[in-house]
Amino acid sequence: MTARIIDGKAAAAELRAEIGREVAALEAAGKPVPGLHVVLVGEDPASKVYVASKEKLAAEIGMNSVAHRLPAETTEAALLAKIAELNADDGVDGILVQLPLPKHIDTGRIIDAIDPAKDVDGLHPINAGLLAGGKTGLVPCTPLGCMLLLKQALPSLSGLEAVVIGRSELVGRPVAQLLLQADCTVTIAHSRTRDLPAVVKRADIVVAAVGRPRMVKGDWIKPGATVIDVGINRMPDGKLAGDVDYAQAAEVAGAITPVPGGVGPMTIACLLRNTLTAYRARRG
Ligand SMILES: NC(=O)C1=CN([C@@H]2O[C@H](COP(=O)(O)OP(=O)(O)OC[C@H]3O[C@@H](n4cnc5c(N)ncnc54)[C@H](OP(=O)(O)O)[C@@H]3O)[C@@H](O)[C@H]2O)C=CC1
Ligand SMILES: Nc1nc(=O)c2c([nH]1)NC[C@@H]1CN(c3ccc(C(=O)N[C@@H](CCC(=O)O)C(=O)O)cc3)C=[N+]21
Repeated sequence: MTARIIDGKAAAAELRAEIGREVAALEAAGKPVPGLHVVLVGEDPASKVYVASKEKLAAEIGMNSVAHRLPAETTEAALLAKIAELNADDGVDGILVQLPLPKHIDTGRIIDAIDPAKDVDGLHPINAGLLAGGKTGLVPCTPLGCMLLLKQALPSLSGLEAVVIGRSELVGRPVAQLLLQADCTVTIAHSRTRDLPAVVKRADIVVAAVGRPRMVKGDWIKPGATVIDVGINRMPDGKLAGDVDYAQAAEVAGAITPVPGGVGPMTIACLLRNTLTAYRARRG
């Protein structure tokens, strides 16, 4: 059997086009367009590429997109002042602070300072708490993207066994909450999980968010399962690899996301969607 490929690139383009039409309708009605502000501290090359891509795609659908590039030696106090300024600016709908931050800055303190109504990354404790309570504020972009791909790949999620590998605040935990809200039976696996292959073998849905290239092998996958590979690992040859051994898993799975072209593009499209959601909640 060869798995169906879940085309995240196409799904993301469709989602962006839909958001673009909504932004155009706002503009036609004489309303302000949503503003997305991305804050980048330092010169991390991967982060620079991501921020440029977010800026370009936001501008493409007619959003007001602004990148704030601050030097690596920016103090925590100066970054907090920047966030206070963006919180107070009515034209700012979404604030995203690109992670990771330089080591001298306490990431938790920065996230806590973002107005939860403008937290388009969905990482503020208020938004994480709402999600854990089965309600929804702003939902983290990558988990939201995973769910949109799953809903496209499967007729119904209700009652399915889902195994999430990874428990980070950015991906593993929130994706597990969303799967639970969709009535899956959810297992969260992590570095202390015993016999991970056997745990994964139970899953109708596997979400891999580990950060270890090609860790999940084909013989861990239940035949016909749907595999969502969140991993983005830069290999020595410069190519990207997921957390799943794609060549092996594609022989066993029913459907699978590729890397690149899977969850990554959906993450950015969902950021734009969250910006529009934040705009509507705050200014109609
Ligand atoms: N496609 C996209 O848009 C995005 C992709 N990513 C990618 O997703 C991956 C995960 O990111 P993130 O969640 O931030 O990573 P983190 O490093 O924060 O978390 C990794 C998780 O994997 C677990 N883990 C590590 N080793 C193993 C192992 N051998 N067996 C089982 N579990 C293990 C860790 O367990 P423990 O908690 O016990 O340490 C941890 O919970 C990365 O490749 C990242 O680049 C991230 C964000 C967006
Ligand atoms: N505050 C914050 N929020 C994030 O959501 C966040 C972050 N910080 N820091 C870094 C990670 C990583 N991340 C990706 C986004 C898009 C692609 C993406 O579009 N990937 C393309 C390929 C891109 C390439 O070729 O390099 C793909 O998978 O097809 C990947 C990874 C968001 N993250």
